[in-house]
Amino acid sequence: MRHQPILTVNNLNISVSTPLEVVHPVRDVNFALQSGKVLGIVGESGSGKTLTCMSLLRLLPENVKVEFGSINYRNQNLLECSAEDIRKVRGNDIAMIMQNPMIAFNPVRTIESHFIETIRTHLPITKRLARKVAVEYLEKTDLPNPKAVLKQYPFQLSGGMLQRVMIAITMSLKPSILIADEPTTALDATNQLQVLKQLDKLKKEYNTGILLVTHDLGVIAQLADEVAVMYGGYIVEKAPVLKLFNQPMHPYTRVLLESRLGLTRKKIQSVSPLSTYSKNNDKKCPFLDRCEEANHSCTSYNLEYREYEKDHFVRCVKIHESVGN
Ligand SMILES: Nc1ncnc2c1ncn2[C@@H]1O[C@H](COP(=O)(O)OP(=O)(O)OP(=O)(O)O)[C@@H](O)[C@H]1O
Repeated sequence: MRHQPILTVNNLNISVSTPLEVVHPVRDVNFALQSGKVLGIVGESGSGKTLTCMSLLRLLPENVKVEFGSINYRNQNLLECSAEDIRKVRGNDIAMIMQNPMIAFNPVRTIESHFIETIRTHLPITKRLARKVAVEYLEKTDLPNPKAVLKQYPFQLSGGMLQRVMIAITMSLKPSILIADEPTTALDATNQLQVLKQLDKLKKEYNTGILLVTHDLGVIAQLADEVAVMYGGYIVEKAPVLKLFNQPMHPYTRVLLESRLGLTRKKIQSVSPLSTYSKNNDKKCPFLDRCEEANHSCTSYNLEYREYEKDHFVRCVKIHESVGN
């Protein structure tokens, strides 16, 4: 049975003002997230993943803005709610963890002080109880000796340990949604595994919906229920994880999967994403210049995002032509 999504993003378009021009690094992005499910977002560097995530909490830098679209969390459009309301949503309802946990910690304060302050900002409890909660949640991360960890400063912990502390703090708030932007990229294999286990726990124990941004298809295979593939600011394909791995439709997804499996020597050349966007305001396929399967129809049609099969969305004119829809 399909439940109501807790987060729905419709037709999200983001623009960036540079000294030379205005470019559009996120275009017509659509997805929905269910409680207790993981939606993975994959795509090469510069494809718009982080901007999409930052926009959900209205944390975009000054020169970046949402042009149009809607972001609905339960019944609230997050793009239209007041500054006070979005502050309440951050942390309480939607939490975020980033690739580099060091940035999130103040170097002159202990882990305990971070933990207690965060918990008490969101819950009306005493310091003593907050300390108890902190130990309880650190224990869940399987970090050795949680009481000693609480007394340490961020620089005394490894990046992996800090990421696990960050997730423990997040878990203690039991958010409905966690946005995890490259949470394992900077970690060694052992810490990666621990972080993935923690995220899985968060999803299963607290029914948290997780938006997981990663370059790593291995991480997607382990954790995601559904995957959105981004290229040039667009979601070019979205499908349940097994369907995407077994039956990739978009030429970019196929190259991505083949290169992961070492089945191809094809390299997708890197060009400046911003130059692609500025040339690409006419809704031409963003992958056209690199696509080995392109033909004349790819230049003569507008780019549409369509449901190819149930729950399997593709943005490729050729695919739609070949199945005749
Ligand atoms: N504040 C900004 N000013 C100018 N350009 C920006 C700004 N923020 C992002 N961009 C550009 O927008 C594009 C999309 O950026 P984004 O960070 O969302 O990509 P990404 O897919 O998350 O990449 P990565 O995997 O490297 O983090 C990139 O080309 C980036 O350089």
